[in-house]
Amino acid sequence: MKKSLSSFIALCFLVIVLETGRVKATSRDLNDVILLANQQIQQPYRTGYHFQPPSNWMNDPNGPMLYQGVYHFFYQYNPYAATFGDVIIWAHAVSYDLVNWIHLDPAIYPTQEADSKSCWSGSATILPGNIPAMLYTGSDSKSRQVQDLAWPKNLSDPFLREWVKHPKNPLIIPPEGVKDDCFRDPSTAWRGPDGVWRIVVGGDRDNNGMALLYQSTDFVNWKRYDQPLSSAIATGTWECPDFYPVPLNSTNGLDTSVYGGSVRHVMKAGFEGHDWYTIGTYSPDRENFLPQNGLSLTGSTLDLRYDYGQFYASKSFFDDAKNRRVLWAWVPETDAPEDDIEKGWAGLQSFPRALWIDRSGKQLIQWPIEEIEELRQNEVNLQNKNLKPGSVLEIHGITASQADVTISFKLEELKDAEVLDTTSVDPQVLCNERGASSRGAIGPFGLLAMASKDLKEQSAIFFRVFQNQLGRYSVLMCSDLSRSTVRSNIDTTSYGAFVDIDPKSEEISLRNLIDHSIIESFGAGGKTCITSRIYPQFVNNEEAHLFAFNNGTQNVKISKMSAWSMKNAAFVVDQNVKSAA
Ligand SMILES: OC[C@H]1O[C@@](CO)(OC[C@@]2(O[C@H]3O[C@H](CO)[C@@H](O)[C@H](O)[C@H]3O)O[C@H](CO)[C@@H](O)[C@@H]2O)[C@@H](O)[C@@H]1O
Repeated sequence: MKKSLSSFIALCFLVIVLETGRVKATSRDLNDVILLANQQIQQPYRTGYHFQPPSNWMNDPNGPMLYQGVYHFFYQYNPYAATFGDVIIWAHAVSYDLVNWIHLDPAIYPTQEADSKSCWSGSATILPGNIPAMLYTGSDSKSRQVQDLAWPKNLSDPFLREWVKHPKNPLIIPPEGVKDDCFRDPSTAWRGPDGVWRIVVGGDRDNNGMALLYQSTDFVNWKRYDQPLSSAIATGTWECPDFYPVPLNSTNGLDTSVYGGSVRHVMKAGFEGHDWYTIGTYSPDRENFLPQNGLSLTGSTLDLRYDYGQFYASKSFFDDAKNRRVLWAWVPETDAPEDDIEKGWAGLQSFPRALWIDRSGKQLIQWPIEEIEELRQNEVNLQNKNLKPGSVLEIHGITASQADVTISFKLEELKDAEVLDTTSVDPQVLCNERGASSRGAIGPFGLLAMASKDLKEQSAIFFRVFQNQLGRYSVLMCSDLSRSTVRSNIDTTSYGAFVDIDPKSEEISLRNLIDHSIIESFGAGGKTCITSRIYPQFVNNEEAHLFAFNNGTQNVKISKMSAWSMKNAAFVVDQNVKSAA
């Protein structure tokens, strides 16, 4: 039975691959496909449509870009183990649609003194003449973090399989005052109106995190600008800074070298395990970036985060084929390292998200790229369904372990909302204190995903409405993982954030991408995002259930709901791969 199911899944993979019409189907492909399909069956936590390598450790996304119609995705990878290691390299995969992937041989690995220990994170810049250039951090023989340059050996190979390194590497060494191990992750470069290239590199001075600014006319000789482009007190080293323009009043993206009156800039930095961002105005002539709220990134609960769950070291790129900015992020494991060793792998990537500035101009919106819809099947719908206080409603007809679910809630009466001054409250603490089983008035209501039939295991993604003394409402969004598994040694901390909507006049929507051990949740059309990792013991594949629930004392109406089972994306190993054989 198991064998025929695995052959069936393998066949499905193959059909998808053949349908792309671009990958030669050979017996070797089929074997690889069967191998990956078997892993899926034997390993309940492997994903169906979220990117992951066949095995081993993966962390940050590196240098995503589009070149000659092919999307390239590089990532931090340990070729030897399922844990972070002494040697980390750039693994490489390509795709025609950001959904189905072909794994290639690693692209960038230690070959020089300037990267002899590891090749750490970095970014792609497309230089004039359509030449991709990768700036990345090398850990040199003395474990010093330096910035290096590599480019493709053969520009006529759209898969860009081989990469060469600049003989002058390292091009940038840690400046005075920045410790050798606190200087990394060069950004995509942008060019000012003066034709000069700029990048930021993450670092810190005396524990004050910063995006150090460098300039170059030839992409090889880089000079540091006196002032960092952005900095903050006591945040520690900024990792993987990203700096890019977003147009006002548009969902489009912009090339990284665009400026102008109707453009704002986003500064993103990773520290304390989260990706923080601020929106502001950048003047290349004065070389300054002014955050619009006057605040730099501080890591306080007032700061904005891309995602309030597990989502780190993200990187965006401009996709000029679809005029959009696309965001990738590493989604770490929250099980124990021993579990990862046993699984033989660790780390996922978020499903690529399009990103743009909200109409308010105050925050970003993120939404899974539209190509995800090619994986949808077996649509089920609901409309105008009342969720009585204390009720649970099972959503039948989809594969609940691999699904895309959108649901909108309509609240008729808000006057009984719990009273709480939310201005000085940490939403994550609130979600941990008042989980899905803590009865409220308007909520908690939402979805119970990856749930067992008896609800002993369940991951609750829900909303709860509060009002302050003046009758102003706040909407809290939580991912309550406290009952996500009966296993021990799993981090089941809940996540939470407020959602910037007015529940008096707006419905509250929730989209969930469920994929075995990951749930990406998008509140209010992508205003608030929470990514969760889950490791249920009893719930997988056929045994997974999905419910809508309302544990408030007031009625909640599901105004509409659409849910789909998701097909597996194709993840195949290129037939020329030497290292993965
Ligand atoms: O792969 C190196 C790149 O990863 C980054 C951001 O994720 O730095 C991570 C860092 O190591 C810590 O994070 C590891 C997982 O990413 C963790 O498993 C390890 O135990 C931590 O030390 O890598 C260096 C070297 O350890 C450390 O200074 C970072 O915090 C990014 O900044 C790197 O380019």
